Amino acid sequence: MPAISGNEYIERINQLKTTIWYNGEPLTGEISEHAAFKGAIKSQAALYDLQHDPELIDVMTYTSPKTGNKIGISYQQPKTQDDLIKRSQMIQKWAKTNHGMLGRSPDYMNSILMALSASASLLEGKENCFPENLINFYELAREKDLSFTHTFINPQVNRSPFYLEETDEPIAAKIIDEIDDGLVIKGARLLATQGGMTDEILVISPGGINDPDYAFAFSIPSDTNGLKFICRESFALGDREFNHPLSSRFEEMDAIVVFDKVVVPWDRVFFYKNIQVANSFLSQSAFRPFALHQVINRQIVKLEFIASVTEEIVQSIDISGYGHVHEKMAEIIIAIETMKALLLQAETKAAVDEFGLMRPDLTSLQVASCTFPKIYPRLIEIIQLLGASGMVTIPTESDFESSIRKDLDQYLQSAKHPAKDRVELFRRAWDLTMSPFATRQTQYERFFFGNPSTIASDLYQNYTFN
Ligand SMILES: Cc1cc2nc3c(=O)[nH]c(=O)nc-3n(C[C@H](O)[C@H](O)[C@H](O)COP(=O)(O)OP(=O)(O)OC[C@H]3O[C@@H](n4cnc5c(N)ncnc54)[C@H](O)[C@@H]3O)c2cc1C
Repeated sequence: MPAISGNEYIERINQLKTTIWYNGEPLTGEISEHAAFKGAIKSQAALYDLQHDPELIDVMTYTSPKTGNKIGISYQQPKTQDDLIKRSQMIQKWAKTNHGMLGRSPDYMNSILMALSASASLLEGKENCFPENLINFYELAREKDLSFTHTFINPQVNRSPFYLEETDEPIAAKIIDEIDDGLVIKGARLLATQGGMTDEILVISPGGINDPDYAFAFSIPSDTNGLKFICRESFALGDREFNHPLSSRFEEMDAIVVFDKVVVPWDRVFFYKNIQVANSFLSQSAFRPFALHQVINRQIVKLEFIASVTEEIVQSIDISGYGHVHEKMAEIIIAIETMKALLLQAETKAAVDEFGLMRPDLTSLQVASCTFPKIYPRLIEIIQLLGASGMVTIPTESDFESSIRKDLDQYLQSAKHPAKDRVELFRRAWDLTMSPFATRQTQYERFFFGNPSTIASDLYQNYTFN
């Protein structure tokens, strides 16, 4: 089938009988209508619709080597520099619709699956490894335009390097049996962003494994028997766009994933009970360069949004004459240009790798991924510092519809804006920096690709000094 539309995505997600727990109750009814999910699902559907925009068809899709259908470009295995540039254009096009706020837009996981399947030769001839399953599954996902959540991390029980789980009942998800139908998994994983609102969940060992029961990689449908997504409280505080301009549209859920004797069919198992493979597959595969390539593209779009909101505040209350404001704006510019330069370098230095992929330069992308988690909180702070009391002087749309409108119009106007426009701008800034949604965004950018210190160690240990 060709690349899906937004409606097809929504219908498919609604038809799944995924077990999702929210606020002490299992979700019933259509997930696309649930207050905690509907904003992000609608925004995600809009991404899929772009694949059908006649003017963007060559930006968003390419021709399937198998069926000749037009399919999503994030599934393409790039072989040339041109393919890589097209990949960037597509990622940024999608990210611009949500200002880079949908951290797990489908291109993230599509890129990861593309990269893992291109690296399937690493599994060739190894014990309990099924490279053909990975390749077949990638092709299935690519042709059906499947959406994914994923979970790579064990529950945060004890992070000491000497910890070994010794409970009778598993906490971290592990293999408890092998049966004719497949592997049996019991225990939990965290965290799955967009958990429950995707077709599939991809599960891979986090590395650092010394027990074969924890060594596995597979993908299963979100509504597989025994699989449960336990959601946090939603940070979408309302669905009026004026009041919650970002969270009403881009709040992605994060869920704990529980496997209660989940049977993973054999044809969905990519490897299992192979410690050497579990500890090396992700790092030796094309996973990191292509995951990070998607991430850095999205983060650049997010920085541009931050810059535009900040500059609007500066102009709105006319503070552009102050030297410290220039310094703060310069920090934002430096952040954008640094990330863009690193992306350009990654693409300019791209070379064909052992798997035949045109691989962007990993060091450039790693430097960007070490940089961004540090600069993002600082840029958020800059908006708070420049917005000052404006960040909390933010009446709701209902206030503007009430009899106090005259007061608001008089007292909340700014040098450049009538009151309602000014409040709309500051509500956007609040939802970007101070709302529960905003705080989660900051935590996301700090941690979603792993522990910052581990990422830095990795850069150091693999860097070639001249
Ligand atoms: C909003 C959000 C969304 C996420 N979405 C997903 C998702 O969709 N899928 C997914 O798989 N994961 C997801 N994650 C999880 C993310 O991958 C982890 O947060 C990250 O890997 C860090 O692991 P942790 O949270 O367990 O922190 P921990 O490892 O428990 O770290 C706690 C503290 O201890 C320190 N520490 C722990 N171990 C070490 C070490 N070995 N060396 C040095 N310091 C150490 C850390 O630096 C940190 O300060 C998400 C996280 C967040 C915050």
